[in-house]
Amino acid sequence: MIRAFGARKVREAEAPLLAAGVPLMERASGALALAVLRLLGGSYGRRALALVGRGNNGGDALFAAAFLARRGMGVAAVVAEGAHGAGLAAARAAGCAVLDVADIDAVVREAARADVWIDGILGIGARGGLRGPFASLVERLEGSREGSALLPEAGRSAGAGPLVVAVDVPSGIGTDDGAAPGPILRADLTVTMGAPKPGLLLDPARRYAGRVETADIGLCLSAAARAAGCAALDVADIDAGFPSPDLVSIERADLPLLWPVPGPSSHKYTRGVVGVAAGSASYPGAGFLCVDAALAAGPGMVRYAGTLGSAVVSSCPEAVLGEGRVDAWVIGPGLDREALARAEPIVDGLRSEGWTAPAVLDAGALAWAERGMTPATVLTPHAGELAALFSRLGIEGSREGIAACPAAAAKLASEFTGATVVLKGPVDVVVSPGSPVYAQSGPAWRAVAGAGDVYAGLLGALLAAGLEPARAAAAAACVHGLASENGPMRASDIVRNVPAVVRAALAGGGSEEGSGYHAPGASASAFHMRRARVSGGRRPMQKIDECARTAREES
Ligand SMILES: NC(=O)C1=CN([C@@H]2O[C@H](COP(=O)(O)OP(=O)(O)OC[C@H]3O[C@@H](n4cnc5c(N)ncnc54)[C@H](O)[C@@H]3O)[C@@H](O)[C@H]2O)[C@@H](O)CC1
Ligand SMILES: [K+]
Repeated sequence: MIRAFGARKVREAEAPLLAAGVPLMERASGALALAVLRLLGGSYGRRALALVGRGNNGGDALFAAAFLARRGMGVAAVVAEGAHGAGLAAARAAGCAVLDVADIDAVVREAARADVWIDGILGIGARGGLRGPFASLVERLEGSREGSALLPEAGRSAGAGPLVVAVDVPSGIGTDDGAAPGPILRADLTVTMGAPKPGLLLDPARRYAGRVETADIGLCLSAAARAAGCAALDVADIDAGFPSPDLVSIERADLPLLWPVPGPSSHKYTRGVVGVAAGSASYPGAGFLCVDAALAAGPGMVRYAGTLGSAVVSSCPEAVLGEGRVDAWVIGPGLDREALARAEPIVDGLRSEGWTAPAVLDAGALAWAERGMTPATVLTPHAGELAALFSRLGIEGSREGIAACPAAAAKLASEFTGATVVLKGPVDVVVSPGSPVYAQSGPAWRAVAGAGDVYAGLLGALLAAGLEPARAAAAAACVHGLASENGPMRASDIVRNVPAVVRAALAGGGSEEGSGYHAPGASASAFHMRRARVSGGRRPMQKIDECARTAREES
């Protein structure tokens, strides 16, 4: 599970440590310098260009620049007025050249010689996109990078120009909401301090982050940090005091804790009955796929209540027709006008119960979304459907606006309706009242007709089993993504892959928490969560402190 923390919680975690004199910036810059050395495979004959903003993000970059210069690297720092004083002094003392950001031609010349650019312009203190001279510089630099305009999402290989390492976050992204206003340097690697930030997991900002490494600097925000030494910082009851993450991403290794598994006394009704009102004469496939996917997730029973009747049973003999018990409804995939009318009494029933019964409203059924719903109802629009929903509810929000900030759009939709909202896209964003936001990325192979019908079926099965709606939505998205890997594939292939994906995850086939995360199919965005060992071996924090000490002594 990846737990991400927004700027406020990071600052709250930093504050007592800074007050106690813990050298957080030394740790951060040490981790950054080590990451750069690892990336380049050494320091001799290498050149680095550090872009240094006015705040502490620039401070991290300057101390790392000093460290790298002492290791034999040719380093230039590009600064504006007001750069971090101690950091600048350290960089100068270590022999770094210092360039003024206003001298843009000299900076671009130096940039062309560098093997790595270190982006320390803005961190979690950014308000809006890059402005001023650094904005112009980043535009020039980004424009000069081979292939970056042609392959905006494909990532880059070493040798295709300088590598870019972002400090904490790519400068100018929305740390908390994943927005990407203004020019942003596309990083190959982001070294994020203390804990991942939500913007590194959310579209569109995550596309600028490249691979993400979390540097453990001792903030009490993660299990790794706790193991590595938070206890020594006199946090009396660490579990009670742990802040809840602002954003969570479920991984394969989390599925055994989430996925409903029958016990010795289970029977079909305890495992949950999914009711499906999907498919129609105009769009029959959606009904079959939705029922098939619900069955693949392993509920007790799937009851089909759409207009396709026995045709569904011929294709999926396990499906049951006729009225009866339903624990969670899936309504909407592939409903034409007639089928929508047939589904209306089911929706009336849900409304008359105050929207408290678990249900998925997808596709055409999103037309029934309204104020006064509860988190038990899960709305599953893609950006276009959410724009239509906003327009019907009198909320301003175009499709483009939604794509520019999906997390904020999903939040707005959830706040307005009271429902759980899953905004589907390259990253599925789940927002539910009282729950952390979930972000689940999936491979682009799943951008195929019918994949949404499959998702709705999976989700219905998890709701019927009694999972809390936000977790159900995130777990379904996780499995949907894993089942879509290694394409090309059609929607029915995704369904076919689901049992094997779940089986492998339940058998422990997933990666251990923290051992590594690669956003499925998203080559330009991958997480590598560095994990401290509880016992044995040196802890990363100690190693970073040692490096920082060495740097101090050498200077
Ligand atoms: N407090 C500390 O000692 C630590 C801070 N750390 C680093 O410090 C960063 C946060 O530092 P700060 O709070 O100083 O914030 P930043 O370094 O992100 O930048 C704040 C400065 O940028 C300016 N600014 C804000 N938005 C701008 C925009 N859109 N365009 C141009 N200028 C803009 C502000 O006026 C302010 O001067 C973290 O991201 C992390 O890299 C880490 O080293 C850990 C320790
Ligand atoms: K940065």
